Amino acid sequence: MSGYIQEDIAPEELAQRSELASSIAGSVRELIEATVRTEVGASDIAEARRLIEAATEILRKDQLPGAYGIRFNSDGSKRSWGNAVLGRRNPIAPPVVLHHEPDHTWTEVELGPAYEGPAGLVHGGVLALILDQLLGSTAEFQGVPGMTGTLNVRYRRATPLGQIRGEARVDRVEGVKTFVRGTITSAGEVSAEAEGIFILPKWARGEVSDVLRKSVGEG
Ligand SMILES: CCCCC/C=C\C/C=C\C/C=C\C/C=C\CCCC(=O)SCCNC(=O)CCNC(=O)[C@H](O)C(C)(C)COP(=O)(O)OP(=O)(O)OC[C@H]1O[C@@H](n2cnc3c(N)ncnc32)[C@H](O)[C@@H]1OP(=O)(O)O
Repeated sequence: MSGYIQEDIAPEELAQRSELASSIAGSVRELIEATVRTEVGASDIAEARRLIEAATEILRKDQLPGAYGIRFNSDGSKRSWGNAVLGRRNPIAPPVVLHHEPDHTWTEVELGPAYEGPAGLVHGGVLALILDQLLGSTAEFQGVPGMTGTLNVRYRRATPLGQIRGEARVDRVEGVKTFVRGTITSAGEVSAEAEGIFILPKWARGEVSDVLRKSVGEG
């Protein structure tokens, strides 16, 4: 399946590229938040647009032909830098950093004004997005990796913008299917619960080497 790329990068070079990716994405993330909250007038908007367009032109000088894909070093470490939830190069991503414990996976992340749905509250689709990745990565690290087949989310109470905690664990593995459960907690209370079924697709069965299955970390 295209998009899964073997690309060996030496550790020092990788650390440098990783730092560059996080730094530019962080700046753009700040720009997004500033855009949501700005109250400046037409002339400041025009000036800001001019500078943003100039920055875009610099970044366009050297571009990948398409999406980033998922890249592996031969030691099994993995880079999902374009990922909409985790991607260190992606300013749309909060970004979520996952911590894989032996029996569960967790994350704590700050969701600011760019993730608003109802006034002052996190958009339900954003919570579903985070739960999809959290549960999917839990399946990948503690069960069998797979595409999301089914994701059910129950929103129990509103989730205010700000710090949230996500936690997930594998419920069971049945052949190519991994059943995972997870929660979003906000201010000490569970605000959303999810159950997901992650399925190793036909195209990946028998082809996925152990090193890819158990690849370490987002990179
Ligand atoms: C170098 C290669 C590395 C490959 C790694 C492998 C997987 C790659 C994927 C991701 C891994 C990594 C981590 C990230 C994880 C999550 C983050 C984000 C996830 C997403 O953002 S992902 C995008 C949204 N997602 C889709 O875009 C899926 C579109 N869809 C399909 O790609 C197929 O539809 C698929 C694969 C779902 C099934 O297709 P299939 O042909 O492989 O499966 P098949 O028919 O053989 O069924 C086998 C058993 O699953 C049951 N079953 C079938 N479909 C079901 C469903 N929907 N719900 C519940 N159960 C289902 C059957 O009933 C049978 O059950 P039983 O065996 O008990 O009879």
